[in-house]
Amino acid sequence: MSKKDTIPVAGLSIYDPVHLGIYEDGHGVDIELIWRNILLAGEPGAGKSVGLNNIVAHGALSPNLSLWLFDGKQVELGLWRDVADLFVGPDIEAALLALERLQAEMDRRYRELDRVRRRKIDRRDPIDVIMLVIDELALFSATMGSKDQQDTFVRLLRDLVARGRAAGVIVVAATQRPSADIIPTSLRDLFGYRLAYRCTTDSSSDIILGRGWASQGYDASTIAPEERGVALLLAEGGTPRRMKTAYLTDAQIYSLVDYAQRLRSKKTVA
Ligand SMILES: Nc1ncnc2c1ncn2[C@@H]1O[C@H](COP(=O)(O)OP(=O)(O)OP(=O)(O)O)[C@@H](O)[C@H]1O
Repeated sequence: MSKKDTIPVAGLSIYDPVHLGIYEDGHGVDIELIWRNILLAGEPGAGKSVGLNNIVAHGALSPNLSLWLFDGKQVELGLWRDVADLFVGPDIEAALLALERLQAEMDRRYRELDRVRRRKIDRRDPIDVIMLVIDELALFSATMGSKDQQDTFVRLLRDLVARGRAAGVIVVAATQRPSADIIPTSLRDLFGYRLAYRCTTDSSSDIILGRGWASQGYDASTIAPEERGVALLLAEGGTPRRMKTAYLTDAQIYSLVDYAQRLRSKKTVA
């Protein structure tokens, strides 16, 4: 059998659960990201990028998905650049233009849904789900550019997180600064999934998961520094659960990128 024959014809779908890792009890962590958003936060080196890679991998392998990557650090998501539909590096102006474009597309989709009397897009619709991945949030919202640009970035992002879901816009955001100025409650509460990696204090853990969880024993500051990849996952309406993300090596990521490119070129031909 030639190598070509071993490539399956179909990829994944973003309408199917995304594999993130395993819970403490050994069960798989598979999250439904469609119509939802996810926030990943924790101290530097805790494992956020590794977590992001699992999500981006699923997105890249889903031909019905358009991948928009914002990489303020230009190293983490850079590996996926060849398969991204849009890639923004540490450039606040480019980031703002892209968010404005996405907001206009979201509004266009809502007008269309309204016209056909529907509430949300689903897997039968011939339009791509758009996955917006932002690593590191704080670089765009608090470090680069002027105060005005940062405020505009946060305003646009908040609107996309608040309204994007039904229009098929998924926001995946990561930050190593779990502080109230970077993750205000009003933004945090819009994320249906929150993944808290190791933090230095119980109050930073609460900033990610929500007020009161640390005092109930769900405190990401109790994760030991050497437990990289371990995090508390809170899914809408549930209780945080301790998990460990799956790990993809750089070599595995590059082969996934090659494979995803082949799947996506089929999409263009089709
Ligand atoms: N699930 C995991 N399994 C095994 N090792 C892991 C896992 N997650 C993270 N690590 C290890 O921890 C290192 C740091 O992880 P990662 O780069 O994802 O951290 P980060 O939170 O994104 O850091 P930063 O905020 O500085 O970007 C990885 O290079 C890897 O060696």
